Amino acid sequence: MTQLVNALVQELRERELLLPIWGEGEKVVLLDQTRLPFKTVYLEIYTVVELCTAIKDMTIRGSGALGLAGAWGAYLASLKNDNLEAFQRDLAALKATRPTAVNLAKTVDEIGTDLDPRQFKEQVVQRLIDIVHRQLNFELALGEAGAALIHDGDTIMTHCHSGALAGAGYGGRALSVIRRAWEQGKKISVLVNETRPYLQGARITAWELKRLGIPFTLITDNMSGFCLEKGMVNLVVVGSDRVARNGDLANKIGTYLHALAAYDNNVPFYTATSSHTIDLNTPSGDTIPVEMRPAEEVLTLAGQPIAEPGTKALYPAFDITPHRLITGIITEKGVIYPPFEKNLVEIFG
Ligand SMILES: CSC[C@H]1O[C@H](OP(=O)(O)O)[C@H](O)[C@@H]1O
Repeated sequence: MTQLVNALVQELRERELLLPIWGEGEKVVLLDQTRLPFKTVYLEIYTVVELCTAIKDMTIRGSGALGLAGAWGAYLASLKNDNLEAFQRDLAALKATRPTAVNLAKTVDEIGTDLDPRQFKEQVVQRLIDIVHRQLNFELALGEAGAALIHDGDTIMTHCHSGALAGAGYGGRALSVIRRAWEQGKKISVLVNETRPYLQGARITAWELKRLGIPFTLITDNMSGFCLEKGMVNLVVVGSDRVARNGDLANKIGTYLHALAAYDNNVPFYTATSSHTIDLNTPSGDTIPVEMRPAEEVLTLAGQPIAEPGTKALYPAFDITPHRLITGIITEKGVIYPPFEKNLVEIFG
């Protein structure tokens, strides 16, 4: 089994991808996203318990990468467990780590359902290989679909980090669109929201765009309204953690505010997603669980306190953008326009 996994990773390496996670023999390796952009640190993960901790600590994060973490976690679990019940317990632990992005749960369910107790190890590896290929193909296809929305000279606003390290290694969701437009020769630039408190934008989106040679400017999250009002933005493209049946979007905290300002200034607002993040079983955004993270992550910046000792803080890690504020949903099957529920069910149902 490990030979098949090593062959998969070798193939990925030859495609010059920026991988957030991969298997190596009997272990899984993560690029530690909490250390970027100043240090490139790789973590070796040998157990599902260690992987669950890494997911909870956001050492690996980003809905697409979380989906792959579920798949690689299932691989680890299949190495460590010889019976299906113990294997399923490990999968349940993975699924419980972060609730908002639907990808982790979907992948765990996909890999862990209808397994044959006598050959589940082989089945897991084959499903892992299929999922990695599928997620990568999604990024290439949604990138192509979304790039058609971008014109020469455009400035695109992003939020959080929705790039290769949040996905399968090409460009995740939003950066797959931007990377493809750049590859097509369009002279674009990106306005990057820093995305407090984890700073996905300042630390990871900026790092990825620099590697791609794409011009960008960093702003703090509270500057987006100014930029949108002053006509500095041609379109907004954000990632996605879950798209509900009616088109409501769960994405990084702050997305809703950018969508309101874009709507108020008639700037098109798109989310880049894939069928793996569209959840037709969730009727609307108000039924999507929003992860509440430790207040400590708001009260510190790079480990240094930034508030009066004893200050209380609140950290909803996501918000819900109502579909009425969304111009279109970029997917591997093209750009979906309103009426979202009708079109999402028709195309992905
Ligand atoms: C490929 S879209 C990634 C998506 O996930 C991020 O959340 P987190 O960093 O907390 O995992 C953010 O919502 C991005 O849009």
